[in-house]
Amino acid sequence: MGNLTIKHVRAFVLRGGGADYHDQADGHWIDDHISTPMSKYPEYRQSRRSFGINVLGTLVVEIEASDGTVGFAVTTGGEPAAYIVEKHLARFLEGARVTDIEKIWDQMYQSTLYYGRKGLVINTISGVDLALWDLLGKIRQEPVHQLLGGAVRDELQFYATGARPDLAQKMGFIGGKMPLHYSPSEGEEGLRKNLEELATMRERVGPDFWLMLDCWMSLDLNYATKLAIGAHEYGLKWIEEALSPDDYWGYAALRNNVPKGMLVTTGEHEATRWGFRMLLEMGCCDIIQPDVGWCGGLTELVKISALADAHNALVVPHGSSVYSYHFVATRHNSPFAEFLMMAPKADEVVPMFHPQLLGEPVPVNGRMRLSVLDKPGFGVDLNPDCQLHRPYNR
Ligand SMILES: C[C@H](O)[C@H](O)CC(=O)C(=O)O
Ligand SMILES: [Mg+2]
Repeated sequence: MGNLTIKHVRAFVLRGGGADYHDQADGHWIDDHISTPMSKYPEYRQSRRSFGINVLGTLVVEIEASDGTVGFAVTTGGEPAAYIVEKHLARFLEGARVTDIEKIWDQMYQSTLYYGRKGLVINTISGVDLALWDLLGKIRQEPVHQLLGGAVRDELQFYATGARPDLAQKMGFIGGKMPLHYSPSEGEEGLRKNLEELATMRERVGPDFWLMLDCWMSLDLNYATKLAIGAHEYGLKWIEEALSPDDYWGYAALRNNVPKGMLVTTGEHEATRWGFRMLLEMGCCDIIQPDVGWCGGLTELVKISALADAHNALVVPHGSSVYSYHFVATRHNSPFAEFLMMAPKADEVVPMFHPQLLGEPVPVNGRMRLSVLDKPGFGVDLNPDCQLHRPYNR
């Protein structure tokens, strides 16, 4: 095993849901008048697809070892990410040992620093990194959570993100995170409607069920503060991603401004240990939410998580399906996980990366037994019914 090398790296693109989970058809809750940084332009207010949230699509990275074993991973990135994999990153993999994960990560990161650091390039590096972990797990016939040092619990518990926390409660989830619908551009009336929606939901779910608001980078400090203060009487557990990911100073101020007991969370659009160091050292939030497909992959998430632990912050990864589940199982400071409700009306549990993966586990009664993750690698296969396209075949 120690001598196995990487023979070939291939990058494909896929459309329709899956890792690019915003790439959904009309009528989906995830694209229904959600507050965004683009909401100040009325023509881009109703739909996130209207401003191009789904332009990238899914990147699929396949890595084949010298014994023919293939590992793969999916993330957001599509064609530009496929270009970066094939034209730039593949050189650091092909010929390297399958166990050279740390060195390959460093080479991918350092060699792209001049045009990378965050965003698309780090999504791409994350996809390659996850495929390497999947490959190693498949070669060793071990689940990734074991490669990471082993699980610290036998079961994961989940909160649900979607438009219907009341239905999520009936499905056994521990809480529900709703999208914020009205943006600051929709003024006092929008703020009132946001609070009314929360009040209605609180009435439906009773006093104890967690309710959270996801603001998707769309607020300013003043609006976020007013929202948090107004939401306190409805027991809002946390206010998520209220501000631009670049506004570390705003987050630090917001954390001071929110009512006692309310948590500030962010980080799904942050990347690498250096980005999270800013959030942690500046006291920006109580929970960090790295997306393992966007923050630098598993190799980087392990480092981010250790840093968070030393700052007494929880790590509750954003989305990412199996790639998160294997990680969350192994960390004491990740006590629960997110499940994104991808059913158009958020009224049933469907696999988060549906239809792109086969064997993708879902929570049952808001929980997932560790045993369902006990398969080699990340334990999933690509769905052969999904049309893969390889735009930069070398
Ligand atoms: C619901 C949010 O706007 C976004 O689509 C997902 C997200 O930020 C989250 O799951 O967290
Ligand atoms: Mg979010």
